[in-house]
Parts: sequence; C-alpha cells; structure tokens
Amino acid sequence: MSGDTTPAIACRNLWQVFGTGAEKALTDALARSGQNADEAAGALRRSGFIPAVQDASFEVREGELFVIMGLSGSGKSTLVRCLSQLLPGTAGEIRIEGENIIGADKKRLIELRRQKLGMVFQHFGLFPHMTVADNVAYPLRVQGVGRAERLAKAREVIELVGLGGREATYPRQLSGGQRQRVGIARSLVADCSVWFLDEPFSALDPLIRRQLQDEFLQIQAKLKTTIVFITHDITEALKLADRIAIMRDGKIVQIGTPTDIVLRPVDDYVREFSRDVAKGRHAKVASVMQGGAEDAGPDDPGLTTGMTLDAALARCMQLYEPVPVRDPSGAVVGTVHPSDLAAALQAEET
Ligand SMILES: Nc1ncnc2c1ncn2[C@@H]1O[C@H](COP(=O)(O)OP(=O)(O)OP(=O)(O)O)[C@@H](O)[C@H]1O
Repeated sequence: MSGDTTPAIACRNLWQVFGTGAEKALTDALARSGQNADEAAGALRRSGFIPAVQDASFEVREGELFVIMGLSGSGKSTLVRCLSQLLPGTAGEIRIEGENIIGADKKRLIELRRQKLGMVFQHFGLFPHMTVADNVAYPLRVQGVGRAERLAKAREVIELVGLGGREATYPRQLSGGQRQRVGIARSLVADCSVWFLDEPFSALDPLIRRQLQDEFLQIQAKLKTTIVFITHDITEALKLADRIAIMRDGKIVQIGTPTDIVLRPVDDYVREFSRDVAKGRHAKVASVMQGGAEDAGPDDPGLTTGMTLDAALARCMQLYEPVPVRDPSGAVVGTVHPSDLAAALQAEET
C-alpha cells in the first residue's frame, strides 16, 4: 500500500439520493446539520427521500479485490452503479485512476465503459442469437477490432474460463454456470482495468458456485485486475476479498480485511454477519502476531503470517513459549504466543 501510487478507485463523500430535487435537498440537509452525514440522511428520509448511498469514502488499490457486502437494500448495487456512472451520484467525487469521472461528458463516459470499466451483472444478458465466441468477442466488435483478431482473443479467454471447445455453442445450449462463465469471459476480453461484478454467482447452486469462485481467484491471480465485487454472502466475501466494505442503510459501516471483519467487527450488525463463520478458518496469524523477532528454537512450529489460526493452533498445541512467525519469503517478522491463538478464537465464542 505505497502512499504515492494513484489508487484504481478513489471515492470521496459520495452520495446517491433518490427523489425529486435530491441535490438541493441534500445540500440543505447537510447545511442544516452542520455537515453531519447521519443527521442529514435522517432528515432526508423523514422528508421522503432515499439516501441509498450516504457519504461513502474509500479507495481501492490497483489489483485489489474489494468486496461490498450488506443486507438487501443496504445500497450495494447503487454504490457500484455510481462507481461505473450508470447513476450520476448526487454529490461527491469518484476518481478512476486519478480521473474524476463525475461530470465527465457522455462521449468520455462511453470511452471509459468500453476501455476501462468492465461490468458483470447477475443476469449477464448474453445475446441468444450469437454463439459463445461472438458473445465473448462482442465488446471488441464495439471497440472496432477486426473479426480475426477479436475471435482469436475471445478464444483465449474462453479457454481461461474453462469453456474451450464450446465456442460455436449458443447460450440456450449451456447450463446456468456455463453461461456465467461466458459472461465473465466477455468482460475479461475487453481488458478493462477496473471490473465491477454485482452478485455474479448468486443464482448458482453451491457446488458450482464454489467451483467458479476458485476459478475466479485463479483468473484474478493471473490478470491482477482491480475488482469491485458485490455479494450478500459472507462466506463468499471472506473467500474472495482482499478487503471488505460492509454497508448498512446506505452507509459504509466498516472497511477491513477478512480477518478484521471476523475478529474485530465494529458493531453488532457486522458481528451478526460473521456469527456463524468458523473464525479459525478465515483469520490469519498476522492478526495476532506481536512485533519483534524470536530466534527459532528447537520447537519452531514453522508459522507463517498467512496461515489460518486453526492451522497455526494445530501446530502449537503442545507449546507454551512464544514462537517465531515468518513472512512468505521466510524472514522472521514477529512472534506469537500459542495462548494468543486460542484466545483469539475463544473471544469470538462468547
Ligand atoms: N432508481 C431508484 N429509485 C428509487 N429508489 C431506489 C432506486 N434504486 C434503488 N433504490 C433504493 O435504494 C436502496 C438501496 O438499493 P440497492 O439496490 O442499492 O440495494 P442492494 O444492497 O444492492 O440490495 P440487493 O442486495 O437487494 O440488490 C433501496 O432502498 C432501494 O429501494
């Protein structure tokens, strides 16, 4: 997280308020409340407006997989529709790779959508009369790429999503899961730098869903695209996310790593999400590690920062002394006391 690199997305004090005259109503409400967002949102609600996104500020780093989670109606889709400028936003600023896209003219927005901002929604809207290859190649056709080149590129990404050999198939001949893959391939082909996915796997049965999540992570590891991913499924969020933003009633109530969300929820709403999650399977050793380097003794259990608490605890069962923790390169970066591992897990049981 270096300080001087431009974030892929920077969102500042973004509001999306629904209702006639929302812009003026928001300005007035903020002025009356002394710029207090909670008070202003409350006043807007009482006057019949819907503050679907309330004063959202966050940054997404290049190559980061940023998940937005929250109950139905909490504002996830609205936020993402603002980020991709399908909705204009009532106030605030959105920068994509440094460029403020609020207020960009129509022509620029079309360019941005073609070249930078990829979108995949739950219902992918494949063209029924086009083959898999033509569906996938479609964004390139829009960009004016010649037929041979676009089909070659489409073939590459169709392979990547595991549908090699099905290029000439029509969508109706595919299963739901396969169609999702075609949709994913279609967004990959456009080579967008930022990719928005709104519940892309939610209509799938659990087994296919897990499989697609795994494949999705593999694709992401290869391509390192910046991704904003909406889900209301905590297990999916914890599995995929580098960081998670949790929304409630239009407001982002917590942004953190999966470990933060599981071990350090800011309130009962967030805690409720992760109540049934097996903490030890998601929280990492780094979250309970102390600074300082302990020399590896004879009992070094070989802990690493990215190991889950469950895995670490299993290695430390018989140990009572602080043990070293290594980073992925093998350098000792801190220590952890075995009892802290157990305590971190127990704290959440109560
Ligand atoms: N075009 C619109 N006009 C008025 N209200 C809207 C509009 N779009 C969304 N809303 C309202 O904004 C709030 C947030 O909706 P949004 O669809 O963003 O939630 P969500 O978290 O994505 O929900 P879900 O998980 O059910 O898709 C809801 O109260 C919704 O009714």
